[in-house]
Amino acid sequence: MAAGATPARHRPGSVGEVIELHALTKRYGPTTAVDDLTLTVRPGHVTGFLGPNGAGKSTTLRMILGLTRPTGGTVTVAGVRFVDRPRGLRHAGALLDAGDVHGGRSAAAHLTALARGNGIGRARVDEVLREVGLAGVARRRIGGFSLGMRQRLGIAAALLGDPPVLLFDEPFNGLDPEGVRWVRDLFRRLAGEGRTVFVSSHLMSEMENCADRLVVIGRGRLIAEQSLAEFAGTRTSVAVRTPEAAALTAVLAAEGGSAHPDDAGGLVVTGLTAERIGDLALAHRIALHELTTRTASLEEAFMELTAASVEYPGGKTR
Ligand SMILES: Nc1ncnc2c1ncn2[C@@H]1O[C@H](COP(=O)(O)OP(=O)(O)OP(=O)(O)O)[C@@H](O)[C@H]1O
Repeated sequence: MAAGATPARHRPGSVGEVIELHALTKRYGPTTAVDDLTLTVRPGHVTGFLGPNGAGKSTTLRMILGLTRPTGGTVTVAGVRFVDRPRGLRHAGALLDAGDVHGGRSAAAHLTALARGNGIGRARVDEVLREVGLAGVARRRIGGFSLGMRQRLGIAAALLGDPPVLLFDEPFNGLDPEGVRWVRDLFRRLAGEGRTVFVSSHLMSEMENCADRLVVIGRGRLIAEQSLAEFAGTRTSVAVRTPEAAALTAVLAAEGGSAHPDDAGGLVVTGLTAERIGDLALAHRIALHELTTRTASLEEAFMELTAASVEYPGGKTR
């Protein structure tokens, strides 16, 4: 399904809205869904909001929108609490749950109702339907839509008010590869127009070629907040094979490195360069059979970073 191209809009005065979370916390009984989260989401970027299932992403997005009341802390958009300003699709567009629509309605009727409730003209409905590639099925009942089509409809609803702030919760779910590419291009264009684009996902691979900044959370807490380039740059390790693994591990540890056995009988070393490891091995007369610098894929780096906070590792229950 090809999405129609829409020319970039010029939006004087309405772009540049910073989202600021300060010590934001949400507890549901004994569960702390969001735990003392302080971070800033800037305009003009696609910020990926990453974390394993149950990390607290949806709850955070709902608190930004004023749909869920925080237990503690604050969240503001352009310096104002969302609940203190007129709500509506002109201020922030969001895709939270693509399944949360009336299946009996057509796509056009669904968007027209939303437009009417927000003082948005009918012409904009046709515009966003074209933009997300649903113009051809505008009169079909949503009940017969695939998950990918529902995601496109949810994105159309988020775009309806032409807002400066856009939040998307797992927008890639159910999309085919062409759909994924289209969504990435759309997000990049929206950020290029100066909007604030905050996109949650539990898969780092979805954020490649899309997000330029990353916020990573686990069990409701902030794990990392950095640019994609910074994130990628920190993920270097050195693969080492030696017949004297225990002796080398001790030598490297004394120099501030950290060595762990890999599945193939070798060692994975972090914290020291290949050159330094080679020099240390020579100085201690330890033979090396392999010394290779490796840069982990973003996905591997993400898995490593969040391993301690995965709620259901390997499908086990708590
Ligand atoms: N309304 C609620 N009542 C009770 N617990 C909740 C509620 N909403 C969320 N939680 C709990 O809070 C935690 C965070 O959930 P949340 O949906 O925000 O995470 P998430 O990162 O969006 O995960 P997922 O990718 O699985 O949707 C989970 O442990 C969840 O069970």
